[in-house]
Amino acid sequence: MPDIISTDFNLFYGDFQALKGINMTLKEKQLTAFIGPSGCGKSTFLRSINRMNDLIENVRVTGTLELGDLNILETTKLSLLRKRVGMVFQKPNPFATSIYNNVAYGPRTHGTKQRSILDDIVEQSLKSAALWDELKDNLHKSALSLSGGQQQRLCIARSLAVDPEVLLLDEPTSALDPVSTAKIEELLEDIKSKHTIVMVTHNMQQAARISDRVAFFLSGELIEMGDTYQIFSQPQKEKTSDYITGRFG
Ligand SMILES: Nc1ncnc2c1ncn2[C@@H]1O[C@H](COP(=O)(O)OP(=O)(O)OP(=O)(O)O)[C@@H](O)[C@H]1O
Repeated sequence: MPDIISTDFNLFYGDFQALKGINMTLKEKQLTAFIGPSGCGKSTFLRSINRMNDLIENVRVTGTLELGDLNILETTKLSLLRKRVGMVFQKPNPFATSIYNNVAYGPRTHGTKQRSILDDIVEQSLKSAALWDELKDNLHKSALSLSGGQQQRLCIARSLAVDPEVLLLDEPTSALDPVSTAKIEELLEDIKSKHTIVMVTHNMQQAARISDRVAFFLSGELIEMGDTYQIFSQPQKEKTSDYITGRFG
């Protein structure tokens, strides 16, 4: 599975430069946490990795972003890109249909029609998202009847159903209670050996608990990136140290 490599990546919203010369390697099958104060560009960079910023007007990018031989910024095959790079948002956003249909949606879109194959994918995806035991007898219930935490795990299952190489998560637990948060952290630990995971979080303890690597952003720049233990115990830059010790942000 290839790493994601960003080279001299800049992003502008109109005249405003939100990301400045980002050089970064996101290693395969690792969980990288993006941290930094509000407005520093974490979500903007995350969204660049599967071209979600295309939906916003007046966005301009320069530099390169690559996933192996896939040129993320130039590819015209967005549906293939988003099959390889899935995304989960802050607020759970299940479709207003059954649990089963939510998970089967991606594989169906990519051409899987056979019921037995879909059944298998739904079961495996719900198991990966630690939902199977809870939901296996109610697969045809509306996804909207689930709790917030279950809905978010369902959204993760929906992303996993197309077996993405990369999973992007934008503050996936910030709308959830501590028990649901712990369940999501546990499931991310379980799946990270199979996927490259990139997660924006405001929760320093969460980054320390589950990430392998941490990238610290400030005012659109990548200030420092390293192994999680190193970033939290021996940051190389004063700005990183100020941030993680709570002196600003
Ligand atoms: N659609 C947009 N149009 C113009 N400016 C934007 C847009 N989206 C974000 N920005 C600006 O780009 C900068 C980076 O925003 P971004 O949301 O990436 O930051 P963030 O670090 O993820 O913040 P937060 O932690 O609050 O979500 C901010 O100054 C923000 O105001």
